[in-house]
Formats: sequence, C-alpha cells, structure tokens
Amino acid sequence: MKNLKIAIQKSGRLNEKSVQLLKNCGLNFENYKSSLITTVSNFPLEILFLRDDDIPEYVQDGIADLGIVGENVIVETEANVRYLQRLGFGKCSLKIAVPSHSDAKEPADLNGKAIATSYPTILKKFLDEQSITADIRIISGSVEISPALELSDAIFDIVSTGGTLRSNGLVPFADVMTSEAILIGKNGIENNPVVCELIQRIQSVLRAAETKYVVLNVERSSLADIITLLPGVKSPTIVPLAEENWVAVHTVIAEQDFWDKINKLKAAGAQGIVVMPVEKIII
Ligand SMILES: Nc1ncnc2c1ncn2[C@@H]1O[C@H](COP(=O)(O)OP(=O)(O)OP(=O)(O)O)[C@@H](O)[C@H]1O
Ligand SMILES: O=P(O)(O)OC[C@H]1O[C@H](OP(=O)(O)OP(=O)(O)O)[C@H](O)[C@@H]1O
Ligand SMILES: [Mg+2]
Repeated sequence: MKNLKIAIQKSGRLNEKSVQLLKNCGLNFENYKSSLITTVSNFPLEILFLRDDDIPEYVQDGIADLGIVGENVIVETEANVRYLQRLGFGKCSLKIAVPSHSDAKEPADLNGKAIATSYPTILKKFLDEQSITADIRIISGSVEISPALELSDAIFDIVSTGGTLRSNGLVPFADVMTSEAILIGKNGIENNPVVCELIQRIQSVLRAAETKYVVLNVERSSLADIITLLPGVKSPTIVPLAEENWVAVHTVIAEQDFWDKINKLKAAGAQGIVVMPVEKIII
C-alpha cells in the first residue's frame, strides 16, 4: 500500500509545533532543514514541508492526503477540505485595526477607506456582510506598517499578543475571526484506517497536554473530602502508605482547574503533593 502524505509548514509559526506533535504521536522521522520530504520510519506516512499558503490546495487536490495549517489560511484559500482535528496551537485572531488617532468609530465608518491585508477573501466577505464598500489593498507582509506609510487607512491582519499593533500605533477596530492550527484531509480520507489511527494518537497527545498527573498523601479520615474534589479519569487510585492511617492518592487534573484544585486539596488535608506531566491519555 502507498504511504499517505501529510503537508506541514516548512518554516514559520506552525513548523515547530507541527513537528513536535507528530513526534509526540510516536512517529520517527529525520527533520533536515534542507529536505522538503521525509519518510516516517515506523508509520506509513511521508511528510512534505511546504509554504503554509499552498497546503489547503495541495490537500484539496490530493497531492497531499493530510495537512496541518491555520484555519485562517483554509478560509482564505476557500479550499474544499475536511476539518479532521483542531490542534490547539497557532491560536490567533484576525482583526481590522486603525491608527489610534483615527476618527473611525463603527464599521460603517470604513466606507470609502483603504484597508491593507494579506487576507483579501476573508476581509471582502466580512465587508460584504456589513454592506461596507472599501478599497482592499493586498500586501503580502508587514501589513501593520501601511497606515504610517499612508498606503491605507486601516489594516486587516493576524493579532495574537497585540504587540505588533501597539508598536505601530494601531488599535483593534473589529474582530473578524479566530483561528488555530487544524489537521485537514482530502475529502473521503477520514475513513482511511491509517488516518483514523493518526487522529486517535493526536487526540491522546492533546488530552494529555491539558492534564497533570497528581500524587498526594492524606490521612484516611480526610480521604472522602479529597475524593469529592477529584473527578480523575475514572476514579482516583488509593494506595496505603507505610504510616498507618495514611494513603497516597493518584489522579489526573485538568490543567485549567489545576491551581484552584491544588489550593482546595491542601485546605482539605492533602500533603506532599507531587505534580507530573502526562505523555498520553488513551480512552
Ligand atoms: N502572532 C501569531 N500568533 C499565533 N499564531 C500566529 C501568529 N501569526 C501567525 N499565526 C498562525 O501561524 C500561521 C503561520 O504564520 P507565519 O507567520 O509563519 O506564516 P507565513 O509567513 O505566511 O509562512 P510561510 O512562509 O509558510 O508562507 C498563520 O497562518 C496563523 O495561522
Ligand atoms: O499580535 P502579535 O503577537 O504581535 O502577532 C501578530 C503578528 O504576528 C504575525 O506576523 P509574524 O511575526 O509571524 O511575521 P510575518 O509577518 O513574517 O509572518 C502577524 O502577521 C502579525 O504581524
Ligand atoms: Mg504564508
């Protein structure tokens, strides 16, 4: 059977996390900067390293079976592909921003204005929905500089921390979409057993990333209070300690609840709390 092909970004914001995700799924491959294709030695997959802009169309056309790319690029290219899995990295927003001294206050104030962007399709759709007619100026990068150069009155670009906007004297004006990296596939590939196996592995890695493994000691008399605080995967594992009437409790806690839970556990009598990363959770 022919190996499947997955396209990931060659270099840039998504490259490192895409490579790390595939490695965390147990895939062994060499990752030389100069090579644009590599074969996974222990899974029937080849990895193509591409410019992110090309990935949705390569997948749509079946040149690659799978791809990892930002949702913003999928929407911009209007490629006909399947969303197989949201990946939780490369999170950002796409916003219209204006110079801080701009008199534009509401979307209608953009009528007749020039807006610079690398995402003309997404912008045009948003403007049409708001019945705004603006002049869209397509620029391939460093979009935030264009108002200062008097090339545009506003910009539409990716915002994450907002640092690039601030350092160019711009303020957010309208939120258009949010984005994150997505595993996409060509239509029909979702039924392929190799793809199902890869998705299962990815999901177990993502679940683990959101979770901490916690071991704590508690006196038996406080155990019931501790258990009510710990939903765990199924229920916590209780192990007796050498010291009479004391037990160790092993469980997992969601990253987002972590500090809140730890403080409550301490208040309920937990001692010697040890926290460890989780590699994979298979359910
Ligand atoms: N500041 C950011 N924070 C988080 N995610 C981002 C940020 N900037 C971009 N991204 C996400 O990462 C993707 C890749 O961004 P990058 O800047 O590497 O693209 P690029 O310069 O177009 O790369 P390429 O050379 O592959 O064409 C974007 O399409 C977006 O989904
Ligand atoms: O809100 P911030 O955290 O400042 O991030 C936003 C910036 O990040 C991206 O550019 P990047 O730094 O990837 O450079 P690029 O223009 O070369 O793609 C994007 O195009 C913005 O300019
Ligand atoms: Mg690009």
